Amino acid sequence: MGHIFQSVDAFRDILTSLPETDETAQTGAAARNGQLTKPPGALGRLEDVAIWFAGWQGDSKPRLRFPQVLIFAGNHGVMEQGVSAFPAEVTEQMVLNFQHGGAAINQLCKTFGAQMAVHPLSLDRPTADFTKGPAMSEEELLEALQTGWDAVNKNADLLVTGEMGIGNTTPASALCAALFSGGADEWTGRGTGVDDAGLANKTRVVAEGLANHAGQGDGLEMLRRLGGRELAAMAGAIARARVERIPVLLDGFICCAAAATLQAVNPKALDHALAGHVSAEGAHPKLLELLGKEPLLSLGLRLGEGSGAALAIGVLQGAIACHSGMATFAEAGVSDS
Ligand SMILES: O=C(O)c1ccc[n+]([C@@H]2O[C@H](COP(=O)([O-])O)[C@@H](O)[C@H]2O)c1
Ligand SMILES: Cc1cc2nc[nH]c2cc1C
Repeated sequence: MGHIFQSVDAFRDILTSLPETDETAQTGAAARNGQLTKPPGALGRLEDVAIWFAGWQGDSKPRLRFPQVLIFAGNHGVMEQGVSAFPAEVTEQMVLNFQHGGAAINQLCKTFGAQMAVHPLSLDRPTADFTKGPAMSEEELLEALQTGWDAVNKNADLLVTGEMGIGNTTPASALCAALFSGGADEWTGRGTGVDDAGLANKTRVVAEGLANHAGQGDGLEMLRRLGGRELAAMAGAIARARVERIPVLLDGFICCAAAATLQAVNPKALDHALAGHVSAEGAHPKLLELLGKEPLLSLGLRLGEGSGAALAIGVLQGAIACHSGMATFAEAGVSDS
C-alpha cells in the first residue's frame, strides 16, 4: 500500500487498524506440520516458526524466496555529550563501506540471498541533542517514518530492519526507559564499548533525556523526542511490512527499541515480527522479554547493521524448507506410530 503521510497523526491512525495473520493458512500449516515425517515436535521451534510464517504469508505451504534487508543510517546530536567510543564520522564512513560491499551485513546478505539496500538519512544534519530539546521536529519524524515506509519492497516475503548510527544506543536506552519502567541505569549499556566513566556519563545523559521528555506523549511522540532518524525509519518500515503482511525479523537493541515505540501505540503492532537474536547490549534481554519475543539466536553479537537478524534468515529458510518440502507419513509410506 503506497501511501504518503500528511502528518504523524496519519501514520498513528494506520497503527490502530492493522491486518491480522491468516488464521486459515495458519491452521492448515499446523495440520500439515502434524503429518510430516518426523516425531511430533522433533523440529522444535522451527515448527512454530514455519506455522507463524505461513499465517503471515497466507499459505499453509509457504515459500521464502525474497528476503529484503534494509539498513537505515542516522547521526545524533546527543553525540555532543560524549556518549560513544567512536566518532560520529564513522556513520557516514560505514555507509560507504556498505555501498562498497565491505561490511559484515554485505557478506551475510550474500550468504542468505537477501536483497540489501542502505538509506542514509540526512547524515550532515544530526538530530538535536535530546538533553536540550526534542531530537526531531514533527516534520523530521514524518520524513524518517516515510523513508522507512517507502523503502519496503512489497514483493519481499521477509524483511530485516537494521541500522547504523554512532551514538544510537543512547537514544535507544532513553526510549526504553521512557516506554517501560526502570531508570536510566537499568537501560544504559556500553554500546560500541565505552569504559566505566563513559557508561556513567551515558547514564546521566539518558536520565536527563528522561527527566525532560518521559510521560509527554505516546510511543511515536517519544520516538520524536528521544529517538533518531534511523530508528524512526525502522519503525516506518516495520509498520509498512505489517500492512503488506510481510513477516519481519528484528535485529538488536536499537532496532527493538524502535519497534517498541509501535508496540506502545498498539500492543499487537509487532505480531508479524520475531526477534532474530539477542545482542550483547546489556538491556536487550530485558527489552525482548517486555516485547514478549524469544530470540531465535544468541551469539553474543553487538554489531547492529541488521547482522543478527540476517543470520536468523537462515533459520527461517531452514524452517520453511522443512515445512514445505518434507513428505507426509502417507506420501512417504512411513508408519506414523
Ligand atoms: O544491535 C545492537 O544491539 C548494538 C549494540 C551496540 C552497538 N551497536 C551498533 O553500534 C553503534 C551504536 O553504538 P554507540 O556506542 O555508538 O551508541 C550503532 O551503529 C549500532 O549499529 C548495535
Ligand atoms: C566500525 C563500526 C561498524 C558498525 N556497524 C554497525 N555499527 C557499527 C559501529 C562501528 C564503530
